[in-house]
Amino acid sequence: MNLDNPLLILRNQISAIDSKLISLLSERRSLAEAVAHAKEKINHPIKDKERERELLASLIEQGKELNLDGYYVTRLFKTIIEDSVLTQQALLQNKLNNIRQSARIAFLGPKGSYSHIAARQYASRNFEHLIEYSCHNFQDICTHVETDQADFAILPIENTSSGAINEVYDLLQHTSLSIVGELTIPIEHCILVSCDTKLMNIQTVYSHPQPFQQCSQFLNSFPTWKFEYCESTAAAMKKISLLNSPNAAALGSEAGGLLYSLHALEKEIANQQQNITRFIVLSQKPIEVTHQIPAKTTLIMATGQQSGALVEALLVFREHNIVITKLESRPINGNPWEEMFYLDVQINVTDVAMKSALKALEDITRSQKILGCYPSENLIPV
Ligand SMILES: O=C(O)C(=O)C[C@]1(C(=O)O)C=C[C@@H](O)C=C1
Repeated sequence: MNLDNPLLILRNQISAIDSKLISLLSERRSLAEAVAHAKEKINHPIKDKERERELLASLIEQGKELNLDGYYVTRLFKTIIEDSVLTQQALLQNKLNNIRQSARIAFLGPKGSYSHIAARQYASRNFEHLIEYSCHNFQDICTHVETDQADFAILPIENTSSGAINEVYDLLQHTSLSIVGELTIPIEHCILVSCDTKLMNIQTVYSHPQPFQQCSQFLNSFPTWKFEYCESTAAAMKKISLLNSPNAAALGSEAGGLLYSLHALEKEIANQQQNITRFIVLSQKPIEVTHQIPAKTTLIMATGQQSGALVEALLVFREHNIVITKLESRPINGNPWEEMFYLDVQINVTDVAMKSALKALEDITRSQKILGCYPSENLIPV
């Protein structure tokens, strides 16, 4: 070590602290796993808001004495506790459903796509080994699982900036697969290029239609740019890498771009700062969700066309005290002007209230289908 270089000495000290933090976080995670086993035995819910509140209040106090502001402490520990809850949930769920050690996951686009990042994140929490199947389109992803070439399908379903992904909602009407999980991924779009260039030199930008929508405000300030649609952001990155031109750019994630030796010319260009995509995970068989963790059920229903039909159906959920977290509608193929409604409700499908609500709905809807019941990853922060 060069002891004359003060920057190097300080950096080495920081690295030593960071290593300690990493091993402490790993130790904390092991304890959380032990807590999950203990809670399983006494049938205690995984999430304990009271304990989280006490823990955060005490940590904020401790932080204050050490000159760490409350916002910083809260942000850090929310992430740590969220990881703890998700680790515990995955542990109980995998035990209940005999989930395999290794899984074949089908996702959209070549390596580096946001779907690829989502597949890796889901696998890291649930399996030891991941076998990746990159697919060309959403239908191809479902077919892989329907025909047993893959165990799980990862599909983006909605984005905080551009809304619902209609093609995926339409696929859900016809697939035999069940939703078994969900996860959210922050989307951080960049202008990616392969060589030394400037924004003013760009002529054509390649990407999937979704990122174009999500970055429309930034893109509108370059009226001369041409836009070319690709199957995925990763397909766009691959293209830019092959073209190796100062006049072409891709719209996608910095992490994905690195896999294609691209660098970010401009970062954080999405219309909304909080640009998050929610993905759903599907498999051939539905799963059972333990009552110790928060569950979500997704269902579709077609109501009659008489006035008030939808309101009547929604009232059933209110009467049963069931929270609806999402309501979407899509046209029914072959029945012009008729709509299929998609609902996410915050309840386990095996809950008595849900069973009773479904029974009541049978009498007032034309059709209904449960798409799946799964652990909810959208944890309500304390
Ligand atoms: O103390 C517990 O009950 C835990 O499960 C641990 C823990 C944590 O990580 O601190 C995680 C989840 C609970 O909501 C509260 C706290």
